Amino acid sequence: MTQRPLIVALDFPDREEALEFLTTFKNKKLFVKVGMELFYKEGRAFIYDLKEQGHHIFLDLKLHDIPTTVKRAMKQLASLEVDLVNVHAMGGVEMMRAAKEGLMEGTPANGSIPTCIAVTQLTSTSEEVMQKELKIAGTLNDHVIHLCHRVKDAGLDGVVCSAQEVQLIRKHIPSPFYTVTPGIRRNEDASDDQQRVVTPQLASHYGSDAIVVGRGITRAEDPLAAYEQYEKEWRQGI
Ligand SMILES: O=c1ccn([C@@H]2O[C@H](COP(=O)(O)O)[C@@H](O)[C@H]2O)c(=O)[nH]1
Repeated sequence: MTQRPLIVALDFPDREEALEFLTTFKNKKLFVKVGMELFYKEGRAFIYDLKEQGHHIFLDLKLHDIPTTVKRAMKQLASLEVDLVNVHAMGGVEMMRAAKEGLMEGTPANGSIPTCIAVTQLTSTSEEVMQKELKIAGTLNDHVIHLCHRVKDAGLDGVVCSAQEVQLIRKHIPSPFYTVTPGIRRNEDASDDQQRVVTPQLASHYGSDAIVVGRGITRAEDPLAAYEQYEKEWRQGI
């Protein structure tokens, strides 16, 4: 994966809006994230559009199903040759191993296998919701660390987590282990539906390998200026 990218979440309803947004960046090559909303509407063709423009791509579909289905789905996604894909760690070790197998089988002979990471606990989940609603016992940190061990057992490359958990992960999980962290907000930003938010500077200080920023950039009046500000704060750290 490229060094410490700021990944822009292209959370748009269709290709036209996403491409219009990207024109703001002129010919800058970004690391972009395509999630369910855009992929379910535009499918593989849009990934080819982005590749043609030279962007790095995180295909954020968070697969979570029985191992055979995940393996077959990953095999299909592998042929897209994106940079980064993911599953839910809660699918279990067998499912995560199957994801990796599917990627290996589906990657063309001269291609490189995408980095594959697993979502631990969504950044929109608070510890209270995790314990009371989802009935997961223990602290949120314990749960995230437990899942990180399972991700490592499965041979995946790292996790999606909140930057709040990165220092703890570094303490418990041997490197290399990517930590890709959404839920990034500057102090002046609204949290929206995110619960475990961290500023770009702190994410950098805690040691995140990548930050994911959506609305802070996509809904800014001047997305390029917002991107540059996030990028500056992320690069400077503390
Ligand atoms: O735990 C997770 C996993 C994925 N996401 C995704 O990241 C972006 C964040 O967007 P913001 O607008 O910056 O909140 C979004 O696409 C989510 O699907 C996440 O937030 N948390």
